[in-house]
Amino acid sequence: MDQRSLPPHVLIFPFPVQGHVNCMLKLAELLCLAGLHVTFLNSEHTQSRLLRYTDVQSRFSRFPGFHFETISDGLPADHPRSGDRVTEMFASIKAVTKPRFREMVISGHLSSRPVTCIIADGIMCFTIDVAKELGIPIISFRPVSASCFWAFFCIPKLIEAGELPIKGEDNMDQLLSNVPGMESFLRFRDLPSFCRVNDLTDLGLQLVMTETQQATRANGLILNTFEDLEEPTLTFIRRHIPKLYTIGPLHANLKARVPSETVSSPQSSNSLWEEDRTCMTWLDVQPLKSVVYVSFGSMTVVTREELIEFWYGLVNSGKRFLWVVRPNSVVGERQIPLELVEGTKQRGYMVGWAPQEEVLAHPAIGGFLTHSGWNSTLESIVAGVPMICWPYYADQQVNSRLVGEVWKLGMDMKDTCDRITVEKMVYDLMERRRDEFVRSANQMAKLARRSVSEGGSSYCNLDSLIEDIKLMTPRFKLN
Ligand SMILES: O=c1ccn([C@@H]2O[C@H](COP(=O)(O)OP(=O)(O)O[C@H]3O[C@H](CO)[C@@H](O)[C@H](O)[C@H]3O)[C@@H](O)[C@H]2O)c(=O)[nH]1
Ligand SMILES: C[C@H]1CC[C@@H]2C(C(=O)O)=CO[C@@H](O)[C@@H]21
Repeated sequence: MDQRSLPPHVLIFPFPVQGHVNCMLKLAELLCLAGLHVTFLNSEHTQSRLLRYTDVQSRFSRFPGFHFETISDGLPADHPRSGDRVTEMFASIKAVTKPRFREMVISGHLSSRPVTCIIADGIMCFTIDVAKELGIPIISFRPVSASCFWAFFCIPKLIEAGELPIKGEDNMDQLLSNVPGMESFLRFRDLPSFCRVNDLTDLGLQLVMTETQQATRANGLILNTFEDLEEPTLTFIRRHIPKLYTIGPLHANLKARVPSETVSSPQSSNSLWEEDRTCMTWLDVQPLKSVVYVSFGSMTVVTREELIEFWYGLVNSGKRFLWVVRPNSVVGERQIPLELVEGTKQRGYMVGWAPQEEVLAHPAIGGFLTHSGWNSTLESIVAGVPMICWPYYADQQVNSRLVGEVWKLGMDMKDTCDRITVEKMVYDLMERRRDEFVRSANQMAKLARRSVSEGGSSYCNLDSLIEDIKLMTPRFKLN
């Protein structure tokens, strides 16, 4: 059959962790709704968990042009793939996934028809080399905030100006001068965690710096954000990458476009852990806006000491709380004091994994104690839920500063989690400063929803992305 008469065929390839897979699956669904054919390339590990815990297979079966393919991430099945071990993921992806990806694309074994465009995670730029080698157009997708992307992009400038490496603990609260547009609020403390190293040859720092610079080599860049949220920073990025598609919040963009007759069931998810839905029944009987939702995402690891400090803070605040403690996310040994167990029986509920989007939209939720992962931040924004931010690593340090200082959607608890601070911040969020946070959260939620409704910036930018993909014609060099 003449390939030109078929819809475009997009290969989507996320970095194999929950936060990246989740939003790139939303993008896949949006492209399928527009009639495009999509091959979604997951790591074998991700795919087996997705199939075990979600309805993803049946959800996508309504799109005959959609297929999953798998590739090894090079790690043993029992590797935790958590934030504290992420450099091991970088190393194995480079050693194993990178050559296999090239081989897969070159051999044409990826699918029954040629790929006309690749959308690959911007933290795996070997995909750009392969695309260029074969003459296939490629668009980078970076699932972090524009502000974090820009901070990463400015790392060479920070090094050149002597602002990196950071000159000791005493400097952490000083403002930086070399991330244009952020001079008035970005402190050394707020730089992505990869910048907190003395050695500029550090693997993590080098990786995020070089991968980010490479985005300029792709045919465009997709960011899961919206214009009203990060406009000043987007203007700076566009000077280097004019083809910048801001199409977020993707989960809201998808919800706005899914035809009402095919609305997926509430049980639909892209979760790599089993969702414990009993928390929804618990939420149903809690008073309006009374519950603090606590979750640190899919990669955070906390020590037993930190866990106990958070726990005391929550129990002593006297507020109700729903807390996600992911399996294997706590390290170390320490007895849990009985008073915490008792306090939880009275006002708390704990689960291993929750249907988060649904939880945040529940009327009983009044606040979110979060690690400031970008998906969680966007989900909270759309739901109009104010936040307390305790960033763990990577982009989260930047996001939490924006939430606390720029958007005024909550408070940044960065670098501390003692029980007194936790208790005070929960009290401030839920009582003392409630009105001011709810006001700004409602305003931002309105802007987010407007951006994905017909005529809104993210709605229109997604249409432009689809049109641009339709116009892309590969100049196949090998296959
Ligand atoms: O009990 C839970 C906890 C989380 N989630 C979902 O899991 C995702 C978590 O994503 P995110 O908030 O971005 O956090 P991480 O899992 O930590 O994501 C990684 O990827 C993100 C980019 O996609 C980065 O911003 C983060 O720093 C990085 O750690 C969100 O969609 C949540 O709704 C659930 O469904 N149930
Ligand atoms: C796996 C982590 C290292 C870098 C990735 C990232 C990014 O900048 O793209 C942010 O947070 C993490 O999810 C990723």
